[in-house]
This record gives sequence, C-alpha cells and structure tokens, in this order.
Amino acid sequence: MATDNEKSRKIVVLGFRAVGKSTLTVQFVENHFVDSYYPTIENTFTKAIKYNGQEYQCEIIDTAGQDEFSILNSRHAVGIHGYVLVYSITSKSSLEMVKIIRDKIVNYTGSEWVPMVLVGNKSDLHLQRQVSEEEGRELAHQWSCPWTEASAKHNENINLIFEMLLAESEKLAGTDAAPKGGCIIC
Ligand SMILES: Nc1nc2c(ncn2[C@@H]2O[C@H](COP(=O)(O)OP(=O)(O)OP(=O)(O)O)[C@@H](O)[C@H]2O)c(=O)[nH]1
Repeated sequence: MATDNEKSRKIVVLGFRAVGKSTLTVQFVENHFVDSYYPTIENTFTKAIKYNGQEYQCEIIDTAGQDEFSILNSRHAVGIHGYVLVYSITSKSSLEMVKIIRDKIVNYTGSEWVPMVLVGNKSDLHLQRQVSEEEGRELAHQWSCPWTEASAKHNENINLIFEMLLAESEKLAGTDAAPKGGCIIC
C-alpha cells in the first residue's frame, strides 16, 4: 500500500510465450536469473522503486504468454498505469505478437496512446537473432513509446525498462520526467 509520499503504479508485462516475461520480472524484483522454463499462469510482484527523487510502490503483473486468440483480460486493462510489451530478439513471431497485443490494448482502452515500453529481450543470444534493432526501434517510433533491447540473463537494461515506464506513466500525470539512461527514447 502506497504511503502519502509514494505513488502507486500498476504495471502489466505482456508478450508471446517464453519471451522472458517472468525472467525479466524476477531479475528486476529479486535480482536473479531463472534458467528453467515453467509457463506462467499469472504472478503478481511488488517492488518499491525510487526514481527521480520520487518513491513508487509498484505492483507488477507477470501474465501468461499471449497468442492471437487470447482475449485481453479486463484486469490487465483497467486501472493499469503502464505496460511492458516483450518480444524475444530470437523470434520474429514474438514481434508480430506484440503488435496484436498492442492493438488489443488500444481497442480496449479506446486510447491511441497508453504508457508502454517495447522490449526486445534475450539480447545475449546474438547468433539466434531474428529481429534487428532497427525493426524494434522503428515499431516503437510508430507507437511513440520507448524501446530497448535487454537481457534478463545478464541483467542488462532491466532496471531501465521500469524507469522508462515510470517516466511514461508520469506523462499521463502531466509531468514529463524522462529517465536518465543510455537508451533510445522515441
Ligand atoms: N539466454 C537468455 N534466456 C532467457 C532470457 N530471458 C529468459 N530466458 C529463458 O527463456 C525461457 C523462458 O523464459 P520465461 O521468463 O519463463 O518466459 P515467459 O515469457 O514468462 O513465458 P510464459 O510464461 O510461457 O509466457 C527460460 O528458460 C529463461 O531462462 C535472456 O535474456 N537470455
């Protein structure tokens, strides 16, 4: 529960199966890498984050992998402050899936702009790359949202994802506080 000095933020992590949603969430919240793969039904994590001098009490919902037939759950669309949309750089179809998911969010919320961050996870798997940096960056540009590649395995850019999302959520609140980080903000 957020205190008077804290803001509460409800964040949903969405994407195709096995792109690393749970792994990056666990890396962010608990600082370790989960090597095994157990499909998620749904898990909620909480973490207090201090960002730009402000305390945020974050509730992070790690969802089950989506496919084109999944229906966006109302619990993932109502009262949400921001979305982390995850694809894997090793899977072209996972990039196609985030496009479908984003359409569902836009349709459900009726808003063209929703705070979100696009993430190309598994950036450590260079040899298996199917999605170029350019493709990810360009898609985020179309959506007017930040983008980064990340590696949950090596804990690269994982904190940045959530910092960028908090900054996006602040835009809705009218205070545009861009995160200080070495990443592209479209
Ligand atoms: N090399 C590498 N493997 C990763 C990375 N992130 C996740 N993985 C692995 O990918 C597999 C799937 O990761 P999960 O986090 O379970 O994927 P998920 O998106 O939560 O999967 P669902 O619950 O089915 O939606 C696991 O074996 C992870 O260890 C990464 O950054 N690099």
